[in-house]
Amino acid sequence: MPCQTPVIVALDFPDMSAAVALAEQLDPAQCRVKVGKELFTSSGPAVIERLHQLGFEVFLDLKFHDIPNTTAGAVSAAAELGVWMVNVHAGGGRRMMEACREALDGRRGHRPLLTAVTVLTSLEQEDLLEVGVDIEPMVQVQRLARLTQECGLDGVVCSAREAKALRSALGNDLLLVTPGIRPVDAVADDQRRIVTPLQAIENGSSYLVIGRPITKAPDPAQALADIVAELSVSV
Ligand SMILES: O=C(O)c1cc(=O)[nH]c(=O)n1[C@@H]1O[C@H](COP(=O)(O)O)[C@@H](O)[C@H]1O
Repeated sequence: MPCQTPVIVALDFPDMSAAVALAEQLDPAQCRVKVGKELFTSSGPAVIERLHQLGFEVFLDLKFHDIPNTTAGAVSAAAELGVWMVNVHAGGGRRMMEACREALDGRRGHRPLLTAVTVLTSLEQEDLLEVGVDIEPMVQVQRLARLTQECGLDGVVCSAREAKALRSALGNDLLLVTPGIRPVDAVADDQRRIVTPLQAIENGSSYLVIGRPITKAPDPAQALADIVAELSVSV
């Protein structure tokens, strides 16, 4: 059964056996899964194949950021793996994002969704200032989201704090993929621009990326079920 909820569980584990052990506790009808830099670096395409065998759609979160030719090649290689979504950094600029979109458009067969990270949810205004961006995260997110939309990508990765403003500025077609999700009683960890699951959906998020609040919970399946119940999504 295809996934019926907006939840994407981040499998941030050091190796394939730990990631698969967690995934086996989850139901592919209740969530998609995300493979990021740590897990993909240790396990490679084999982990994607195994998660597909378990019935999950996979978001390959490698946040590519390089010259256009290199990044377009990386996105094409991700498409070969049959992943559901792949992402780049919007900071790579217009020509990089267009090259990635054109590479996917030019493919026959499977085409993953292509999204671009705007401002990482671990960053706040002071962090941006230190790297030479002298504006509020909200403004920078809107600027990069508009550029992403002009380049014809499917969506952006941002905080759900920015979702409402993006929906009114850019409409309903752009997917808003929002990490930095924390249930009311959860710790923020290294995240800064956090939002609860329900508030994220109310703000207009399309997908909620949730890692530690589920993966480090004593009972991950129950933690996922609680979040799905909070969203009143019927599976
Ligand atoms: O692209 C991402 O998925 C991402 C972008 C972003 O701005 N912030 C962010 O936290 N993420 C990812 O989302 C996940 C969040 O995990 P938790 O903080 O454990 O819920 C991690 O795997 C991050 O790599």
